[in-house]
Amino acid sequence: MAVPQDVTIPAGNRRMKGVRNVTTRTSERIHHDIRQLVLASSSPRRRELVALLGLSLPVRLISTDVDETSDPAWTPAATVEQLALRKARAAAAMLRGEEAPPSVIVGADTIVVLDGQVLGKPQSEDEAVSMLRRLQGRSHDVYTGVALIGTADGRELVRHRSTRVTMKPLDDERIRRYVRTGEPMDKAGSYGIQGLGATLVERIEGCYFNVVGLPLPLLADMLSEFGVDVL
Ligand SMILES: Cc1cn([C@H]2C[C@H](O)[C@@H](COP(=O)(O)OP(=O)(O)OP(=O)(O)O)O2)c(=O)[nH]c1=O
Repeated sequence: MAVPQDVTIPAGNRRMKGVRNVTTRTSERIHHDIRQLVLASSSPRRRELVALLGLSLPVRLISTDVDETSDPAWTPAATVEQLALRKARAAAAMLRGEEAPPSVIVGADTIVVLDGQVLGKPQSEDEAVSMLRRLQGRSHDVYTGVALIGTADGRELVRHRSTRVTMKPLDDERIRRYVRTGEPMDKAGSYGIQGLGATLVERIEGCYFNVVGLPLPLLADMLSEFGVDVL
């Protein structure tokens, strides 16, 4: 999938999908037409997934550098929702300083959960190997939180999805060969289901896109609540 690397993905001349006029429902909630989608992410996967929606809106990318520490008392669902919101709020704060058109900001966060323990991105190849040793031959859950913020009225919407992934039994030699490819290093749980990691997976139950970092069916529903229709 070729996705432009520059800051704004132009709308192009694709089939007009996207913005619907939303009528004001209550006196305190005023909906403005959304003119741009801001993806608060530096993840190339999320960029590609948003591009798949083929929106008529311009898509702007903002890399946020938020503190990704979470409270151990939070559930996995609360963790990904809070972190997604943190990313979207950081982008909202950056936009406040400029005259940006009315935008919907999208933030997301993905974690892998095994036996109630969160596995984030590995800090080293050794950590990637030990994560994969734990994951092999078993099922785990991948959680992704998605947060939307409307810049015109500050409205926030946060949801999550979880997907169960079962990995094949893997011996150490195979795990090490996989880690040497470098693919696991920037991914929660030390694998990428969209790459060579696909060959390590026996089955999934739930949304595939959720595992890759952005559940498109959920995102489409959430965007629709902001007056942006994908189809
Ligand atoms: C399990 C799994 C995770 N991942 C990725 C999705 C996320 O990008 C990453 C988890 O890290 P995140 O912190 O969710 O995201 P990020 O740091 O890559 O990007 P940003 O915060 O700027 O939006 O792991 C895959 O690409 N494939 C997989 O199969």
